[in-house]
Amino acid sequence: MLPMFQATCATHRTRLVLFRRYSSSLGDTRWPGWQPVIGIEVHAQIKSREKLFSESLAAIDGQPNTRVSLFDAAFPGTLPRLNPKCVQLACRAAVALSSEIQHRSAFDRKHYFYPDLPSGYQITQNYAPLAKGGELRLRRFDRIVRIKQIQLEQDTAKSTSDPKAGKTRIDLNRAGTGLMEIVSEPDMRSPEEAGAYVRELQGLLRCVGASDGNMDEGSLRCDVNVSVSRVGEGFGTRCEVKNLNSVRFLQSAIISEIGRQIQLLESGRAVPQDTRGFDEDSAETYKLRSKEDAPDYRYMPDPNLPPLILDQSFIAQIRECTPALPAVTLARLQSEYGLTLRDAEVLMSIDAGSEVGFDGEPSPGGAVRYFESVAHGRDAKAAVNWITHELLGQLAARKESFAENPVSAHTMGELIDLVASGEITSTSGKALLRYIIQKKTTTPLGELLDTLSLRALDSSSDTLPGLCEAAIAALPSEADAVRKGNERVLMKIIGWVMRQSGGRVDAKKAAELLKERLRGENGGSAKDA
Ligand SMILES: Nc1ncnc2c1ncn2[C@@H]1O[C@H](COP(=O)(O)OP(=O)(O)OP(=O)(O)O)[C@@H](O)[C@H]1O
Ligand SMILES: [Mg+2]
Ligand SMILES: [Mg+2]
Repeated sequence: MLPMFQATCATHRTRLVLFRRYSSSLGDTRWPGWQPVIGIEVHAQIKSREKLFSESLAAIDGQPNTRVSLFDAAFPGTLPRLNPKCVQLACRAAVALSSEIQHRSAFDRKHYFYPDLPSGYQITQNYAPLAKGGELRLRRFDRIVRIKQIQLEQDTAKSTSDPKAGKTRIDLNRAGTGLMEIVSEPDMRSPEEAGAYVRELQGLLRCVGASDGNMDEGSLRCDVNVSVSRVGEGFGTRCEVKNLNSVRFLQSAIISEIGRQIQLLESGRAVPQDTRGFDEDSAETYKLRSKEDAPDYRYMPDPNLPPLILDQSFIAQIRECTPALPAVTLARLQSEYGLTLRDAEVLMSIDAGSEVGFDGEPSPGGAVRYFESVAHGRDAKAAVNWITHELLGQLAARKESFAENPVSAHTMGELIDLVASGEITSTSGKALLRYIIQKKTTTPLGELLDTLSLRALDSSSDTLPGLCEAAIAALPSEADAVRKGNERVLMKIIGWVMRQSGGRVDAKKAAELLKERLRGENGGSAKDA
């Protein structure tokens, strides 16, 4: 393996940060002259209470083998009954991806013999999938990834091997849970684009309520197909890396595959079409099987399930009840409120869960609604700053989530108004916010200002000049430095004034006054000299 492709876990972050440096007009400087091609198959668990073809609960937690119907356990004579909720939710995902829901789709059996599949086959949609076509835009890469198809299928059971005891344990709780397989066209060209695709898709599925999309809990899993070819030539042979359960590992697996395949081709060998696994410790892929050993799945239409016929009125209804997509909300936040893309993304990512990053999975929820209510009739920039910097920052410092926020949108708005009108300084505003979060109080702000003595000191009174004089007297050497033109030391004197006033003076006014005093004295002393 070439050293440049050795992707250890510790370097993932650096790789992402450095990506911009890798892209140049000549392509990717990590593999000059080569063009990677990537297509992804995403398996997302459908967020339905019940399984795809049985009435048992789809929740995958709980004691092993407690959520199992006779059908899930493949008892002879049991029959599948399609859960309409799974169809609805998968259709929502299709709408979100602009994929065309098919009037007629059908179910097939894919046979393989493995302990995690009690019936010896998985019901899937091989010949006539639920939806065809569609696209997902990767905003940060100016790339559109086409969707090939979306199909419904059953999840398998979970097997855990204990080699020492020579045993494999089977938990049928997951068996039969509804999955959507979302297959992309081979349209991605870098590991970073592949990561962005999965994150965008995750955000979208969460947004329309079709899937939890949690990779760490296994409700979203990826198979990634990678090939490389020399720039300008046709696509190379793909290898498929199975079952990646984090974006980090996905990117790492792609980097490892690109390196391995380039090395094979540069040494004059061909890339065999393998199915591969990913070793998280070495961050390298390894061979599971070659094309020759690929199982013959003996696909056949499932005789127990009629074709799924969806009429236009059903499809129209799905369109109507699919919530606004992240991209639409993002565009609205920018156009209606003048937010920057960055601010809008931060806001949308607030309650989207643990895998959220600024380039990640927007999930417009409570935080967007909260912002809109705070920003109503106010400066939107101020509202977003107070929410994303102060409110979130203070909650995070207390290890609390946005869901636990005790500050109502009304109170947040009032607080912003108090600062904007100069009734309190922004320092006092922050202190007030801290107090409300700490005490979870609903006392009116006016009362709190008095109790906490937070009202701004009147700049026109003698207080501010008095405090400035006192500061100059208390910090003579700093005052001297400012007189000699060292402006940075001024901050220290302003800090003194702010502390003495308990943060109640306007820092700008204090700076102006201090400069006036010190510059005036400076002028005087120059004359004297
Ligand atoms: N030359 C290529 N390089 C990289 N990816 C490719 C290439 N050709 C096809 N792909 C991608 O491979 C994936 C193929 O997935 P698909 O579900 O159609 O078939 P499969 O992998 O053969 O079947 P299975 O679902 O049983 O794994 C798609 O995401 C497609 O974009
Ligand atoms: Mg597939
Ligand atoms: Mg595949």
